[in-house]
Amino acid sequence: MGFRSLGQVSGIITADPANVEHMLKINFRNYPKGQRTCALLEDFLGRGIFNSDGEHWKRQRKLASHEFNTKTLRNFVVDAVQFEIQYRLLPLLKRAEERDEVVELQDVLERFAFDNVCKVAFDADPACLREDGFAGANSDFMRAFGEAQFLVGWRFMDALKVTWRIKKLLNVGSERRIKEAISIVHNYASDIIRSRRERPLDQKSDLLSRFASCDDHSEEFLRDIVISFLLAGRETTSSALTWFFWIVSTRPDVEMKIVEEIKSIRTRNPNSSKTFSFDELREMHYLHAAISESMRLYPPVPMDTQSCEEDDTMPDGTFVGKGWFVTYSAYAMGRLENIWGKDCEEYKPERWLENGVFRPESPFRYPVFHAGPRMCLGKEMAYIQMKSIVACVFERFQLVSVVKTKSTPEHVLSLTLRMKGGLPVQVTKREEQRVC
Ligand code: HEM
Repeated sequence: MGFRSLGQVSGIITADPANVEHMLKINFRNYPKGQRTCALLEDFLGRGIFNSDGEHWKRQRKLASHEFNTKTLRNFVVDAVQFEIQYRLLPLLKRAEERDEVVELQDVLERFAFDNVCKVAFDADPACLREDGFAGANSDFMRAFGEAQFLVGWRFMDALKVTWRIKKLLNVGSERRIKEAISIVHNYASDIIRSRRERPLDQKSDLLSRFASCDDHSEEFLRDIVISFLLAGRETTSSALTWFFWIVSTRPDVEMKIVEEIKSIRTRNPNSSKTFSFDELREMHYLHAAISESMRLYPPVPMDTQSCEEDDTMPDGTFVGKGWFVTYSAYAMGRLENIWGKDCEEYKPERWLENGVFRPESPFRYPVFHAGPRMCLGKEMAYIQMKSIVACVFERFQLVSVVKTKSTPEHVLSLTLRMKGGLPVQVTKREEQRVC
């Protein structure tokens, strides 16, 4: 399907796996320097991993994937997730259960994700989920980050394409707020970068300290990569889990199977801690399937846009001109009969299992984490976080949505698939639960 800008076709939207494979493997790029999309994001993301291309992107991607996929970092991620669950999330839910209070789950999950990604990215703890709230520079940082992301996103909606530039030039309205927010984010990140450079070698578990130990990276280069990680980890897992908890609340049969799986893993390792180890999480095939199936129907990044480098023809015969945008819709692809069969609208974790073992789908048919050379770098971290949260919460509590309607909640217009009005839930103790 083509779309027009000022009377000319300037892009296409596709949901065809062959087209998606073509565009994500070759000839299409994120945001080449000098293009409009790059300019819209540049003052916030700099030339960070999402907003860069060519040799610059290759260098950042190589460094990030080398450091991000080490065992040390994985253990650091698991520890950070376990801490946040044990000392913040579970106590918060327990309090709500005892006081019979409603919890807005989407907000809780967003605060969890922000704490977690800050810890992993630069070993800082904004403590957004702590009982007494959060204070000082950390809270300014979180607020400023959210505001900058939101307002920069609105630049894309600018019908005239120049209004934001005029406001920026005059330093008024939303552009003035963006400037202030970005300056808070950049100052905070720069202070942390300087302090991480001075850390002793044996304390370099977080991503930034690992990057910073190579002297040849400028402060700006490091800041841009770290901001990309914060952006990537802030709303994605929380979006995925909000829709997951909602859909499972409509399917008690699926919830029971997840609980049975968690129980059987506990029975096999009775002396393990309150949370779950990486190996235990890996054994949770049904839970992995249930989360993947929920993201098929509600992908956290519902649409993604690339731009075409040279005139090209897609496998389905559609012509795409140089510089055109090509958007694939993971949301539409998750609901297509020719990919998922006649029951494509049904929430069915079993479609991912073969003899009880999780069987992955081609990322070009399920581009929820993107595919090809720019595939998401945080996929493993995301599953560790999501599976740990669900397993620990479902082992102790039942979450009942307080909005009693059979229809699907509405979406918010944003880069990620957020739920309008959030997900208010009542927390009750699960029967036969372990001691909390
Ligand atoms: C359910 C959770 C997540 C989903 C669905 C997801 C999805 C995606 C998608 C669709 C992209 C491609 C975006 C684009 O190029 O326009 C992407 C890229 C990326 N993601 Fe994730 N993501 C998730 C969690 C995370 C986490 C937790 C991190 C790390 C903290 C992360 C790090 C990255 C990075 C660094 C890239 C850029 C890769 C590149 O351009 O080379 N993601 N992710």
